[in-house]
Order: sequence, then C-alpha cells, then structure tokens
Amino acid sequence: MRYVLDAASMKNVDSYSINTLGIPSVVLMERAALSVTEAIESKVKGNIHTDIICVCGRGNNGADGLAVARQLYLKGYNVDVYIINSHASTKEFDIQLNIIKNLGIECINSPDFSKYGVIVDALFGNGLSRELAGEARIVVDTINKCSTSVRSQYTQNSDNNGNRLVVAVDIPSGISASTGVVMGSAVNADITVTFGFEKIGHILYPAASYCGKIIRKDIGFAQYPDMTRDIFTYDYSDISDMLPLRKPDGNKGTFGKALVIAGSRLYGGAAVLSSRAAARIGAGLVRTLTHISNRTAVITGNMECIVDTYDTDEECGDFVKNTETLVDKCICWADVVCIGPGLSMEESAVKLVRSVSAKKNIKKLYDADALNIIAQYKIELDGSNDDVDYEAGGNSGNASYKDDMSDKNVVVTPHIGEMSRLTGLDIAVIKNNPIDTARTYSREHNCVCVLKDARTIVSDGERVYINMSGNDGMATGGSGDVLSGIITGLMAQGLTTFEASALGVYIHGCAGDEAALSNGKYSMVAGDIIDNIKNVLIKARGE
Ligand SMILES: NC(=O)C1=CN([C@@H]2O[C@H](COP(=O)(O)OP(=O)(O)OC[C@H]3O[C@@H](n4cnc5c(N)ncnc54)[C@H](O)[C@@H]3O)[C@@H](O)[C@H]2O)[C@@H](O)CC1
Ligand SMILES: Nc1ncnc2c1ncn2[C@@H]1O[C@H](COP(=O)(O)OP(=O)(O)O)[C@@H](O)[C@H]1O
Ligand SMILES: [K+]
Repeated sequence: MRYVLDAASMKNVDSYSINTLGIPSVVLMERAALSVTEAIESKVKGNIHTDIICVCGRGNNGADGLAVARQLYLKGYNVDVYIINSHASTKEFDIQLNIIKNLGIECINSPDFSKYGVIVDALFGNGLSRELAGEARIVVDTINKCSTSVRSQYTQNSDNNGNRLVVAVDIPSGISASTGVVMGSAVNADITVTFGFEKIGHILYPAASYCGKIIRKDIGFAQYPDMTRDIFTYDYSDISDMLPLRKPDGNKGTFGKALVIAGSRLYGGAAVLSSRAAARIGAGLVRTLTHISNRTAVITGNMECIVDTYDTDEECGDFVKNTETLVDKCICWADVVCIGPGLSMEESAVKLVRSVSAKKNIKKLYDADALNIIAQYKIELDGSNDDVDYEAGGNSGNASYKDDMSDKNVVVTPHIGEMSRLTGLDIAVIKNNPIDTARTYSREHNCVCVLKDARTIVSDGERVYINMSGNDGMATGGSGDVLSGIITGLMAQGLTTFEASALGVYIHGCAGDEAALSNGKYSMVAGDIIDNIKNVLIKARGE
C-alpha cells in the first residue's frame, strides 16, 4: 500500500522532517537533486555533450533545479540555468544560487529551448498556489511547443534524433499537487522524479498524462505521527495479503453464495460476464437470476452457475406472472447480491431493484441499470424501513461477514455518467472532483462508492483508494459487468464492502493489464479480463 498525499500533507511531512526532527533542509534537497540527476544520467547514458537547461522558479522547487544544474555541471555536462522572476526567493534558493554563481554556471536570459537535449522543469512544485500567468506561462508553453514537435516527428520517423527529454522535478509545473487539475498550463514531462510520496496530482487525470514516467525516491523524509493516511493506492504485492483466506477444510458454503441479478431480454451477456467473474474470483456458489431468454447463454458461458429465470411481457416489460416468491427465495439464499448489469429499466427491473433494496442485513452491490433505476425512482439503497426478516429467510452464508454487520452493507459502482444521474452533478464537475464526489456520496448514502473511470476512486466516506491498475483497452462494453462480479465474489468470501471494492478494482485492472499483454489493447474484450483473473491471482500468490 502506498499513501498518496495532497499538497498540505506533503508540506507537513517536509516541515516535520526539517523543523521537528532537525534534518537540515539542504540535506533533503541534495538527495532530491541527486535522484533527479541520476534519472537524467540513466537516460543520456553518459553522453556529456548533451546540452541541458534547468528552468527554475525561486521557491524550493527552483532550488532543487539549481542543485541538479550544479551536480550535472560537476559531472562535465553542458548546463545552463534559466530563472524566472515571478516571486520572491526562499532561503534555500539563495544558498543554491550562490553555489551556482561561485562555480561560474551561466544564468541565461532568453533561452532557445530547442537547442537543448534535456530540459529540467523546476519552476513550481508542491507550492503552486494559483494559475500560471505571465512569464511562467509563456515559458511552460514554449517548453511544450518545442518538446511536442520533437515527439511528433519522433513518432513519424523513429530515426529522428528526437531525444529531447523533459524531466519534471517533483511534479510538472502547472499541476496542482492536491487535485491533479492543470492550472492554466502545465509542462508535459517525459519523466517526473518525485520525493517521498506520490501526490494526488501525479495520479489523477489529466495530470497523470503530464507526468510521463513517475519515479518516486525516498530522500529521507519522516512520516509525522498524525500524517493523513486515508488516501492510498495498491501495489501488486498487496494482493496476496488482502485476498480472503481459503480454509483448507472449507467447502463451497465457506466461500460464500453470490447472487447476480442481471441480464434483460436484450442484454444477456452482462449476466454471463458478471456471474462468471464472481466464480473466477473464488465465490463458492454463484446463482444468476435473469430473463428467461438468457438461460442457455448463462449456462453455456458459465456452466457452474445455478440459473433461475423470469419472463416478462414484451409490451409492458412487467413480469408475466408473480415472481415474488422466486425473487425472495434467491435473495434469501445469498450472502451477497449484485444487481444491475444489463438489467434494463423495464417495470420488472424496477421491481427487482425494490426487492433488493428492501432486504435488510445483506451485502448488496448496485451497478449499471440498477443505479439508473435508483436515480429515477429515488429508491433507498438499503431498505431500512422495510420489515423483511433476514434471519427467517434462512440465509446461510459466510460467518465472518455476518459477524461484521457494522461494516457498510452497500456498494454502488457508477461510472461518471451514472454518477451524474445519481447526484444531479454535471459530468465536468465530477471529473474535476472525483475524490470529493465519491467520498461525499458514500457519506450521504452510507455506502461504499466505486466511482469508475480511468482512475477509479473507492471511498467509504473516510478512506479513499485511488486505483492505478488497468488501461484504455478496458474501455470496452462489459468491463464494468466483470468488475461488479469480482467485487461481489470477494464480498461473498468475507471481505468487507470497502476491502472487496478496493481490492476488486485493483485486481480487475491488473487482469485488464494482463489481457492487454496477451490480446492487445485494441482487440481485448471484457471476457479476456475474466480469463486473466486467474493469472493475476496465481502470480500474486506466487503459486
Ligand atoms: N528542503 C525542502 O524544503 C525540500 C523541498 N523540496 C522541493 O520544494 C518544493 C516545494 O517548494 P516551495 O514550497 O518553495 O514551493 P514551490 O517551489 O513549488 O513554489 C512556491 C513559490 O511559488 C509561488 N507561486 C505559486 N504559484 C505560483 C504561480 N502560479 N505563479 C507564480 N508564482 C507562484 C509561491 O508564492 C511561492 O513563492 C517541492 O516541490 C520540492 O521540489 C525538495 O527538495 C525536498 C526538500
Ligand atoms: N482508460 C481506462 N483505464 C483504466 N480503466 C478503464 C479505462 N476505461 C475504462 N476502464 C475501466 O473499465 C470499466 C468500464 O466500466 P463501465 O463503464 O461500467 O462499462 P460497461 O458498462 O460496458 O460494463 C471500469 O471499471 C473502468 O474503470
Ligand atoms: K516542477
């Protein structure tokens, strides 16, 4: 697990290390600069004839830039320094500038950026507090213009000497470390070397596409005792610790019963994908309640699955006969219910959502059309005002989840469009504030919110998981159905709603990455993500 910080928390880490512990600021700075120098050297491969320019602001990010200039100069590289005058200088900046002057490194006035092989961006780092304007903005736009033109030539002709490298110190200048929003304009870097912790501004889009490759270096910061630890992301190594334990003497009941209510007359595939994913992640038993037209498809695509069906009137979309008993029987059988993939918004689907909502004390996941129905009919996620008796239903599931009913019961998995319908917020507002949107929704609705996008956010109202696995090959119909099955299968095995959601999202992305390796991002389809779940689990557990 890696903690992800915002600008204020990072500033506190800085200040705790320097002011409370007494680690000299210039020591941290020297280590920061060394890690940038090392990254540059590994790219230019010892070619000391490379012309390098360090573009510096007057804060400590600029001071880092000056230290990098000095280190490279002392190694024999041709280094120029360009300093912008947009704000007052820090004490560290003055110290570094003094050394630069003593060494005779040239500070130039109007650089021609196109003549440099390496541009070091040290204008602003964690301290960026407003939109770029004036000289700073002109400089950033000029750097981007000349480096982008090299990059596009490079893509057209690989023999081109398009080796201009833009290296951002800590974070590309112009990116807000707290939100990932571009403040007017931002440097488009090939590499970003950051110190201690990743910031939100390295991870969320659009910022992530400005960072290039992110290299995180430990430079000796200490975590302060009450450092915010509620925003985090996972690594591959986290999977095996987080996976629910498999008891060697367990039986299929031990690993949970998952009910997937999915697939209408037109969208049968969603039911197959969701239920197959739940089985592939390890649920003991999976049952699918679907429209009768999908029976063969579900059994063929997922032959281990128990299948129950209902029929609907083609005209009005309602059940052709009373299915209350069947629906009730299925829900009472389950430890976890997933409802929504391909469900449609017909009358029968609305009734199914109401039935799930009315069940108390059962873990539920709402996806896709179930969310659209909830938004349209203002249905409560958890029918706390319904008096259906859970115990009388004979639910016979996994003991560990039953003991932990203090956990939130409900997971919602909206993509941005569904979130907009649920909240009434504009898509642009959600895109610019995904963390706040997910956190607020989960607080207000007492649920775990999985806000799906290229960087999916999972929040239980306090904790925030930011997902970094996955790729654009997953932007293909049915990927979300697979995710809902994975999270459901993990809940069935006893993980809490939040654990199942965060781990499920991570594994889903890793399986998508494996699928992209074997099928390519253009050709991969949602079923390939399911096929790769096993590879992720085997690899993660070293089996
Ligand atoms: N010893 C330390 O304190 C260390 C600091 N580090 C570096 O220090 C950086 C943070 O330094 P600072 O806090 O000085 O912040 P920055 O160097 O990011 O810049 C802050 C300065 O820029 C001004 N500013 C903000 N937005 C502006 C805008 N749009 N236009 C014009 N001026 C603007 C601010 O008023 C302030 O004077 C980190 O990103 C990192 O690179 C690292 O070297 C690690 C050690
Ligand atoms: N560019 C991307 N990078 C990473 N993951 C992505 C990307 N695009 C889509 N995904 C993932 O794919 C899934 C798509 O879900 P969704 O939009 O509900 O699709 P569907 O309704 O077709 O099943 C989500 O989990 C989302 O996070
Ligand atoms: K920078």
